[in-house]
Amino acid sequence: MSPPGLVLRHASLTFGDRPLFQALQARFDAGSWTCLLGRSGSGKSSLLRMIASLRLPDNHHLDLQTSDGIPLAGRVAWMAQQDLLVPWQRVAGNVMLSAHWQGRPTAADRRRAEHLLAQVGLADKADRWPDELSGGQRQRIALARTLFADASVVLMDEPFSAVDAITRLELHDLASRLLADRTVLMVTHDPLEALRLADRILILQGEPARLVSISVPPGDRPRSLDDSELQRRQAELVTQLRETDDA
Ligand SMILES: Nc1ncnc2c1ncn2[C@@H]1O[C@H](COP(=O)(O)OP(=O)(O)OP(=O)(O)O)[C@@H](O)[C@H]1O
Repeated sequence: MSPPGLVLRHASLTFGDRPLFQALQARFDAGSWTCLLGRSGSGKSSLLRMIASLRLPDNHHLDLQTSDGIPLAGRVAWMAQQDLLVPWQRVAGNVMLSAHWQGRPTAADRRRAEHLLAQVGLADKADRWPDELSGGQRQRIALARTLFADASVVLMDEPFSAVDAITRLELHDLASRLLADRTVLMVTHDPLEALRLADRILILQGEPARLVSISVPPGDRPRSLDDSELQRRQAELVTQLRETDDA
Protein backbone atom coordinates (compact mmCIF):
# COMPACT_ATOMS: atom_id res chain seq x y z
CA MET A 1 0.00 0.00 0.00
CA SER A 2 1.64 3.18 -1.18
CA PRO A 3 -0.07 6.24 0.32
CA PRO A 4 -1.00 9.13 -1.96
CA GLY A 5 0.01 12.71 -1.42
CA LEU A 6 -2.78 15.28 -1.47
CA VAL A 7 -3.05 18.69 -3.07
CA LEU A 8 -5.79 21.06 -1.92
CA ARG A 9 -6.78 24.02 -4.03
CA HIS A 10 -9.52 26.64 -3.77
CA ALA A 11 -10.73 25.39 -0.39
CA SER A 12 -13.43 27.72 0.84
CA LEU A 13 -16.11 27.48 3.50
CA THR A 14 -18.79 29.92 4.66
CA PHE A 15 -21.21 29.39 7.53
CA GLY A 16 -24.10 31.82 7.24
CA ASP A 17 -22.47 35.10 6.25
CA ARG A 18 -19.15 34.26 7.90
CA PRO A 19 -16.40 33.11 5.53
CA LEU A 20 -14.14 30.82 7.56
CA PHE A 21 -11.60 30.49 4.78
CA GLN A 22 -11.35 31.26 1.10
CA ALA A 23 -9.08 29.93 -1.63
CA LEU A 24 -6.85 27.92 0.75
CA GLN A 25 -4.09 25.87 -0.84
CA ALA A 26 -2.04 23.10 0.74
CA ARG A 27 0.07 20.13 -0.23
CA PHE A 28 0.45 17.03 1.94
CA ASP A 29 3.32 14.82 0.83
CA ALA A 30 2.77 11.06 0.45
CA GLY A 31 3.53 9.24 3.69
CA SER A 32 3.99 12.46 5.67
CA TRP A 33 2.38 13.51 8.95
CA THR A 34 0.91 17.03 9.05
CA CYS A 35 -0.49 18.67 12.18
CA LEU A 36 -3.08 21.40 11.85
CA LEU A 37 -3.35 23.92 14.68
CA GLY A 38 -5.26 27.15 15.15
CA ARG A 39 -7.56 28.88 17.55
CA SER A 40 -10.90 27.35 18.47
CA GLY A 41 -13.45 27.95 15.75
CA SER A 42 -10.90 28.70 13.02
CA GLY A 43 -12.27 25.84 10.92
CA LYS A 44 -9.76 23.00 11.46
CA SER A 45 -12.36 20.27 11.91
CA SER A 46 -14.42 21.61 9.05
CA LEU A 47 -11.41 21.50 6.71
CA LEU A 48 -10.74 17.91 7.78
CA ARG A 49 -14.39 17.01 7.18
CA MET A 50 -14.19 18.55 3.72
CA ILE A 51 -11.15 16.42 2.86
CA ALA A 52 -13.00 13.34 4.15
CA SER A 53 -16.07 14.29 2.09
CA LEU A 54 -18.16 14.27 5.25
CA ARG A 55 -21.39 16.22 5.24
CA LEU A 56 -21.17 19.96 5.85
CA PRO A 57 -23.95 22.52 5.63
CA ASP A 58 -23.76 25.79 3.75
CA ASN A 59 -21.27 26.89 1.15
CA HIS A 60 -18.11 24.97 0.72
CA HIS A 61 -15.80 24.11 -2.11
CA LEU A 62 -12.63 22.06 -2.40
CA ASP A 63 -10.50 20.88 -5.30
CA LEU A 64 -8.67 17.83 -4.03
CA GLN A 65 -6.11 15.98 -6.12
CA THR A 66 -4.22 12.83 -5.19
CA SER A 67 -0.62 12.30 -6.27
CA ASP A 68 -1.51 8.96 -7.88
CA GLY A 69 -4.62 10.31 -9.62
CA ILE A 70 -6.85 7.71 -7.93
CA PRO A 71 -9.90 9.16 -6.12
CA LEU A 72 -9.59 9.31 -2.35
CA ALA A 73 -12.96 7.69 -1.68
CA GLY A 74 -12.53 4.37 0.12
CA ARG A 75 -8.92 5.11 1.09
CA VAL A 76 -9.57 7.37 4.09
CA ALA A 77 -9.83 6.46 7.78
CA TRP A 78 -11.16 8.87 10.40
CA MET A 79 -10.19 8.99 14.05
CA ALA A 80 -11.97 11.36 16.40
CA GLN A 81 -11.53 12.79 19.88
CA GLN A 82 -14.27 10.49 21.14
CA ASP A 83 -13.34 6.84 20.66
CA LEU A 84 -16.79 6.15 19.10
CA LEU A 85 -16.75 2.55 20.31
CA VAL A 86 -20.18 0.94 20.09
CA PRO A 87 -21.40 -0.58 23.36
CA TRP A 88 -23.09 -3.57 21.72
CA GLN A 89 -19.85 -5.03 20.34
CA ARG A 90 -17.01 -6.50 22.36
CA VAL A 91 -13.51 -5.07 21.86
CA ALA A 92 -12.63 -7.29 18.88
CA GLY A 93 -16.05 -6.55 17.35
CA ASN A 94 -15.33 -2.84 17.63
CA VAL A 95 -11.99 -3.25 15.88
CA MET A 96 -13.77 -5.15 13.07
CA LEU A 97 -16.68 -2.73 12.89
CA SER A 98 -16.17 -1.98 9.19
CA ALA A 99 -16.38 -5.73 8.49
CA HIS A 100 -19.63 -5.90 10.50
CA TRP A 101 -21.08 -3.17 8.33
CA GLN A 102 -20.19 -5.15 5.21
CA GLY A 103 -21.76 -8.34 6.56
CA ARG A 104 -20.43 -10.99 8.89
CA PRO A 105 -16.70 -10.71 9.76
CA THR A 106 -14.66 -13.71 8.62
CA ALA A 107 -12.20 -15.79 10.64
CA ALA A 108 -9.43 -13.87 8.84
CA ASP A 109 -11.00 -10.58 10.01
CA ARG A 110 -10.99 -11.87 13.58
CA ARG A 111 -7.32 -12.92 13.32
CA ARG A 112 -6.43 -9.48 11.96
CA ALA A 113 -8.36 -7.75 14.74
CA GLU A 114 -6.50 -9.86 17.33
CA HIS A 115 -3.16 -9.07 15.67
CA LEU A 116 -3.92 -5.33 15.78
CA LEU A 117 -5.03 -5.55 19.41
CA ALA A 118 -1.70 -7.19 20.18
CA GLN A 119 0.08 -4.32 18.40
CA VAL A 120 -1.67 -1.76 20.58
CA GLY A 121 -0.92 -3.83 23.70
CA LEU A 122 -4.45 -5.11 24.33
CA ALA A 123 -4.24 -8.73 23.17
CA ASP A 124 -5.93 -9.94 26.34
CA LYS A 125 -8.91 -7.59 26.00
CA ALA A 126 -10.44 -8.91 22.75
CA ASP A 127 -13.52 -10.35 24.47
CA ARG A 128 -14.10 -7.59 26.98
CA TRP A 129 -16.84 -4.96 26.62
CA PRO A 130 -15.71 -1.36 25.88
CA ASP A 131 -17.19 -0.01 29.12
CA GLU A 132 -14.86 -2.28 31.10
CA LEU A 133 -11.83 -0.36 29.80
CA SER A 134 -10.12 2.93 30.62
CA GLY A 135 -10.19 5.97 28.32
CA GLY A 136 -6.61 5.31 27.22
CA GLN A 137 -7.37 1.67 26.45
CA ARG A 138 -10.48 2.67 24.52
CA GLN A 139 -8.45 5.11 22.44
CA ARG A 140 -5.96 2.31 21.67
CA ILE A 141 -8.90 0.25 20.42
CA ALA A 142 -9.97 3.19 18.28
CA LEU A 143 -6.44 3.24 16.85
CA ALA A 144 -6.64 -0.52 16.15
CA ARG A 145 -9.98 0.06 14.42
CA THR A 146 -8.41 2.83 12.31
CA LEU A 147 -5.64 0.40 11.33
CA PHE A 148 -8.17 -2.35 10.56
CA ALA A 149 -9.69 -0.07 7.91
CA ASP A 150 -6.25 -0.27 6.23
CA ALA A 151 -6.65 3.17 4.72
CA SER A 152 -3.62 4.87 3.24
CA VAL A 153 -4.84 8.33 4.31
CA VAL A 154 -5.68 8.88 7.97
CA LEU A 155 -7.52 11.99 9.14
CA MET A 156 -7.51 12.55 12.89
CA ASP A 157 -9.44 15.20 14.80
CA GLU A 158 -7.83 15.72 18.23
CA PRO A 159 -7.52 11.95 18.67
CA PHE A 160 -5.49 12.04 21.89
CA SER A 161 -6.95 15.08 23.63
CA ALA A 162 -9.24 13.18 26.00
CA VAL A 163 -6.54 11.07 27.70
CA ASP A 164 -4.09 11.88 30.49
CA ALA A 165 -0.64 13.30 29.66
CA ILE A 166 1.30 10.06 30.11
CA THR A 167 -1.17 7.97 28.10
CA ARG A 168 -1.01 10.65 25.43
CA LEU A 169 2.76 10.29 25.14
CA GLU A 170 2.38 6.51 24.90
CA LEU A 171 -0.23 6.91 22.18
CA HIS A 172 2.15 9.21 20.28
CA ASP A 173 4.78 6.47 20.23
CA LEU A 174 2.24 3.86 19.19
CA ALA A 175 0.54 5.93 16.50
CA SER A 176 3.83 7.15 15.10
CA ARG A 177 5.03 3.56 14.68
CA LEU A 178 1.76 2.06 13.42
CA LEU A 179 0.86 4.88 11.01
CA ALA A 180 4.39 5.26 9.66
CA ASP A 181 3.45 4.35 6.09
CA ARG A 182 0.31 6.50 5.82
CA THR A 183 -0.42 10.07 4.83
CA VAL A 184 -1.67 11.56 8.09
CA LEU A 185 -3.43 14.86 8.72
CA MET A 186 -4.12 15.54 12.38
CA VAL A 187 -5.94 18.42 14.08
CA THR A 188 -4.57 19.20 17.52
CA HIS A 189 -4.55 21.99 20.11
CA ASP A 190 -1.35 20.68 21.68
CA PRO A 191 1.86 22.34 20.37
CA LEU A 192 4.02 19.67 22.00
CA GLU A 193 2.03 16.91 20.31
CA ALA A 194 2.46 18.63 16.95
CA LEU A 195 6.20 19.10 17.46
CA ARG A 196 6.68 15.46 18.46
CA LEU A 197 4.67 13.95 15.63
CA ALA A 198 4.65 16.20 12.60
CA ASP A 199 6.78 16.40 9.49
CA ARG A 200 4.99 19.66 8.95
CA ILE A 201 2.89 22.01 11.06
CA LEU A 202 0.23 24.28 9.62
CA ILE A 203 -1.65 26.97 11.54
CA LEU A 204 -5.07 28.09 10.38
CA GLN A 205 -4.83 31.79 11.16
CA GLY A 206 -6.89 34.93 10.64
CA GLU A 207 -10.40 35.67 9.44
CA PRO A 208 -10.93 34.47 6.81
CA ALA A 209 -8.17 32.04 7.74
CA ARG A 210 -5.03 31.31 5.78
CA LEU A 211 -2.58 28.46 6.33
CA VAL A 212 0.78 29.39 7.86
CA SER A 213 3.57 26.80 7.71
CA ILE A 214 5.77 26.36 10.80
CA SER A 215 9.08 24.53 10.77
CA VAL A 216 9.49 21.41 12.91
CA PRO A 217 12.59 20.21 14.78
CA PRO A 218 14.88 17.86 12.85
CA GLY A 219 14.99 14.18 13.77
CA ASP A 220 12.84 11.09 13.66
CA ARG A 221 9.27 11.06 14.92
CA PRO A 222 8.12 10.86 17.64
CA ARG A 223 10.70 13.36 18.86
CA SER A 224 11.90 12.98 22.39
CA LEU A 225 10.64 15.29 25.13
CA ASP A 226 14.28 15.79 26.14
CA ASP A 227 15.12 17.25 22.75
CA SER A 228 16.25 20.82 23.50
CA GLU A 229 15.34 21.96 20.00
CA LEU A 230 11.80 20.66 20.53
CA GLN A 231 11.50 22.66 23.74
CA ARG A 232 12.77 25.80 22.06
CA ARG A 233 10.33 25.41 19.17
CA GLN A 234 7.49 24.75 21.61
CA ALA A 235 8.00 28.20 23.14
CA GLU A 236 8.05 29.73 19.65
CA LEU A 237 4.94 27.87 18.58
CA VAL A 238 3.00 28.94 21.67
CA THR A 239 3.98 32.55 20.94
CA GLN A 240 2.84 32.14 17.36
CA LEU A 241 -0.49 30.67 18.47
CA ARG A 242 -0.98 33.55 20.93
CA GLU A 243 -0.42 35.98 18.07
CA THR A 244 -3.00 33.97 16.15
CA ASP A 245 -5.45 34.47 18.99
CA ASP A 246 -4.74 38.19 19.06
CA ALA A 247 -5.15 38.50 15.31
N1 LIG B 1 -22.69 22.67 11.03
C1 LIG B 1 -22.38 23.94 11.31
N2 LIG B 1 -23.26 24.94 11.16
C2 LIG B 1 -22.94 26.21 11.43
N3 LIG B 1 -21.74 26.59 11.89
C3 LIG B 1 -20.82 25.64 12.08
C4 LIG B 1 -21.08 24.25 11.80
N4 LIG B 1 -19.96 23.54 12.07
C5 LIG B 1 -19.07 24.44 12.51
N5 LIG B 1 -19.58 25.68 12.52
C6 LIG B 1 -18.87 26.89 12.93
O1 LIG B 1 -17.73 27.03 12.14
C7 LIG B 1 -16.64 27.44 12.93
C8 LIG B 1 -15.50 26.45 12.76
O2 LIG B 1 -15.83 25.21 13.37
P1 LIG B 1 -14.76 24.05 13.43
O3 LIG B 1 -15.33 22.98 14.32
O4 LIG B 1 -14.36 23.67 12.07
O5 LIG B 1 -13.55 24.79 14.14
P2 LIG B 1 -12.28 24.20 14.86
O6 LIG B 1 -11.14 25.08 14.48
O7 LIG B 1 -12.13 22.74 14.59
O8 LIG B 1 -12.68 24.45 16.38
P3 LIG B 1 -12.22 23.67 17.71
O9 LIG B 1 -10.75 23.86 17.82
O10 LIG B 1 -12.95 24.39 18.79
O11 LIG B 1 -12.64 22.24 17.57
C9 LIG B 1 -17.15 27.57 14.35
O12 LIG B 1 -17.41 28.92 14.61
C10 LIG B 1 -18.41 26.77 14.37
O13 LIG B 1 -19.33 27.32 15.26
